[in-house]
Amino acid sequence: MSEQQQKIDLVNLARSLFERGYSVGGAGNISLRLSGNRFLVTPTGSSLGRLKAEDLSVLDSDGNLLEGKKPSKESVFHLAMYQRNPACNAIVHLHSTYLTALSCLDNLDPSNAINAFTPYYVMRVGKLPVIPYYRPGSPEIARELSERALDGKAFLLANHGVVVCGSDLFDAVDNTEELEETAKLMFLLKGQNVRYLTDDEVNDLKNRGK
Ligand SMILES: O=C(O)[C@@H](O)C(=O)COP(=O)(O)O
Ligand SMILES: [Zn+2]
Repeated sequence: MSEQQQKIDLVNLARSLFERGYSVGGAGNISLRLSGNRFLVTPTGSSLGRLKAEDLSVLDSDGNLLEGKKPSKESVFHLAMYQRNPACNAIVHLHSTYLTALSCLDNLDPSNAINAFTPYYVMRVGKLPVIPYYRPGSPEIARELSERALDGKAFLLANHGVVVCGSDLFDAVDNTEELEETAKLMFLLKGQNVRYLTDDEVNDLKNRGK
């Protein structure tokens, strides 16, 4: 796929997320791995609904700006995750409503904020480790995500939002949408007698995915 097409796909998918309410204002950022150890990142302060292909930031692996506008203040954590996990080729960070609400709850299990109650959550994401709260843009988020980048595809940033990886941009967006839907169901089911999937059921889904 040409680099221009990758930029167009990013602009279109970001707009689609924005138009469907997954992101508001200037919140969130998206990136993907380009060829030659370079990375495409959304510019800082930009609305995901109004990106322009020519404005997207192109960075080298040290974070030097090669093309486009000043990158997201979270580009440090995006680059740290790419460096640590070669299977991660795209990253979506959102403040989507239900996942962000979940991120604000006290006493979440740091190893997994959502226990599986649907197969698709297991097949797409599986578990949701929690990164403690740090100021947005702080190097501690990058350090924690880098340390845990091989622990899963998605991470909840406490009191902030979510970070989701994919094998490509379409996969990362699909994983994010599934995760947001799962968090929404979790709130809808609050106080109900939920039947969680058993360990055997979860393992069966994971084994079929291999
Ligand atoms: O929450 C924040 O401030 C950032 O994590 C964010 O979502 C938007 O920052 P930029 O990508 O620098 O606009
Ligand atoms: Zn954020």
